[in-house]
Amino acid sequence: MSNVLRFSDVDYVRDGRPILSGIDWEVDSDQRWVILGPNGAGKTTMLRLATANDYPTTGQVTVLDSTLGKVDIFELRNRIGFASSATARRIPANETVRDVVLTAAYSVEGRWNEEYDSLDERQAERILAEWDLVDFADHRFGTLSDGERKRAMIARAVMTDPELLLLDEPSASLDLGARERLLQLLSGYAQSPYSPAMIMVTHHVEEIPPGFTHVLLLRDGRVQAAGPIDETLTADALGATFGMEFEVTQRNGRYSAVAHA
Ligand SMILES: Nc1ncnc2c1ncn2[C@@H]1O[C@H](COP(=O)(O)OP(=O)(O)OP(=O)(O)O)[C@@H](O)[C@H]1O
Repeated sequence: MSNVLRFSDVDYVRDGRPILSGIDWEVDSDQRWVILGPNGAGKTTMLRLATANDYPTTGQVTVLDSTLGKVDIFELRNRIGFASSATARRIPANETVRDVVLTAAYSVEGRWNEEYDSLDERQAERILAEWDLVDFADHRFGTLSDGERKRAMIARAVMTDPELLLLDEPSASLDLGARERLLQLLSGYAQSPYSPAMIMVTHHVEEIPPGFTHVLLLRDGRVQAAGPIDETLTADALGATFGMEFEVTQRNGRYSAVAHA
């Protein structure tokens, strides 16, 4: 077990407005974190810092032993997998799903004349199977359903065997069946000892895959609570985060929260 991410007293300010304030947070290689919080709480901003796509205004972010601002971020980004609706928008619509995954080996979007070795090709086929995409491998990215597209983007994010995998709302906008199928895949992946540290942003406790170990609750850019999920995801903590009272239940590793009657 080793540390893969550390936020030390991080502030992020834009247009004079504090977006994140006094964030202290550590993620170890065997942990799978969920970040929960209301709209505008700063969840995506946390991921932008953790993926070296932005810098803190003050404080330090250390990713995979590299302190942002002091390292070659291109080399660092190759060791981080990231899937979000923003990364999906950069994929050309006419790219095949196989190439969406394969081109991650060269950190490019859209296949040109790169030569991929058979190791990369075998890795892409294995990952397509792992994320239930074999039947779609020759389909164009632009023709996929939301659920297929989300799986393709996660498959692309894991193609390079990242040491840290970040997912921004992977099950947003999916129908019930597609959501449950994705949660099964994410749950299996989270529970494998060979998987990297994971951080997933979500809006709904129902979308936390079993196997996720920790939760960070964010409100108005501040950590409301953070720690092991079974101790931290309580009705009181959720209530303080969202400003209303909840009843929280847990069954077979799945959580659910409804407003107090
Ligand atoms: N570069 C920026 N300049 C100005 N404001 C910003 C910038 N980046 C983020 N913000 C603001 O910071 C706040 C937090 O944004 P962020 O996207 O991190 O929240 P979020 O918790 O992911 O929200 P949501 O759940 O709605 O996706 C928002 O009010 C947003 O408008």
